[in-house]
Amino acid sequence: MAVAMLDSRKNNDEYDYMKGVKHLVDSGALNSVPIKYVFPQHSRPSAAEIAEGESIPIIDVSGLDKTPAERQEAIKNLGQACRDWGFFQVVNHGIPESLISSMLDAAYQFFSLSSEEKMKYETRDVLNPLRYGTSFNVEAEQIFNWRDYLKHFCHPELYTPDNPPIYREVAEQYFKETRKLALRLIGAISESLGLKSDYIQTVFNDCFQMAVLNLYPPCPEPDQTMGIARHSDHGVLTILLENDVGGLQVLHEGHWVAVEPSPNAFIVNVGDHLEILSNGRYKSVEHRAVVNSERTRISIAAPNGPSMDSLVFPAPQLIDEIHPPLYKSRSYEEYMRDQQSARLRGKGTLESVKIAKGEAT
Ligand SMILES: O=C(O)CCC(=O)C(=O)O
Ligand SMILES: [Fe+2]
Repeated sequence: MAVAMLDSRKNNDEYDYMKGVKHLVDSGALNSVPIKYVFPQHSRPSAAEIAEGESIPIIDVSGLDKTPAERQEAIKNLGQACRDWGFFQVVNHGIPESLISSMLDAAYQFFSLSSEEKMKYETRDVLNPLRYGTSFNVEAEQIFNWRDYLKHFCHPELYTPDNPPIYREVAEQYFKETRKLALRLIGAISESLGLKSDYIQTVFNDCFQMAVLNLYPPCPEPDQTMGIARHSDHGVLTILLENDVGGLQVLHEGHWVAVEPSPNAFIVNVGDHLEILSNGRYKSVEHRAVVNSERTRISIAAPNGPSMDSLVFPAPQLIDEIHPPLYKSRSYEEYMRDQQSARLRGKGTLESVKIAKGEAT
């Protein structure tokens, strides 16, 4: 393949962008971003938009398993972080560092397979339990995100690629541990809303869990594109792990806050279905990832949501005359299909289930 072709600013119909960004970067000396990835000016990252000196809260979750008073304190802190930020870092979570680094390694090994091997899992079915792809939804997008992904269901059933051979064993342990952590947090968050600790897990039929592995290769012109455009997550709570490269930004009070990588901490965020269940007390938060010219970034998101067949609506205990229901009920499966079938569009899917003022329910 001619290097000049890749350097071209022109749209190159001959190049198969579906193979992914890693394949593109590995194919030749790329010194500019192909136009396929050039975002419109208004949605490119800009250093001027970043809030200086702000950072997401850090929550020590070990308090959840200590004395009743310490548990109450940890629940209060969690509730505050959900309400004020919707994004926080979790420390003292008890998941071994060795498991975290094995998972990051296994993810990198997957993305390093040949594109033929990865393309075995390419599918246009957005709810397929195992799929590889690039950008977010290539059917709906004109401009691609600088990102390759592997998505697979984890609970109630684990689906994994055949290669690398180590992947299944590591993923099985890793997602079992992150699910335990998510359920502990979901229990505490239930309590912070004044609900019983098993309320959310029970109404969501034991919760569904999936894995989203993201790979962001180095990019010759990082300010022209985006690793993943602004969006909120569909589930209840996402447990996110990243390598030490950094790039995640969180929208807080109208400006973007950069999240500093913190080895062995998890980043946790409120998803759309916690906003719906809590009737808007806790809001899902838009976030995005920028890329850089030097190093490959990996992140591994574990969204935990309602089971696919759950019908989701605000908890009746959180509705009264002063707090009318703000969201229509919808099955999680339908919601996910809608969210995954469009291009990334901020909180657009959530907007579609909001009850307009005066609208009959
Ligand atoms: O790479 C990141 O830090 C964010 C990934 C993300 O937002 C997602 O997978 O939903
Ligand atoms: Fe996300």
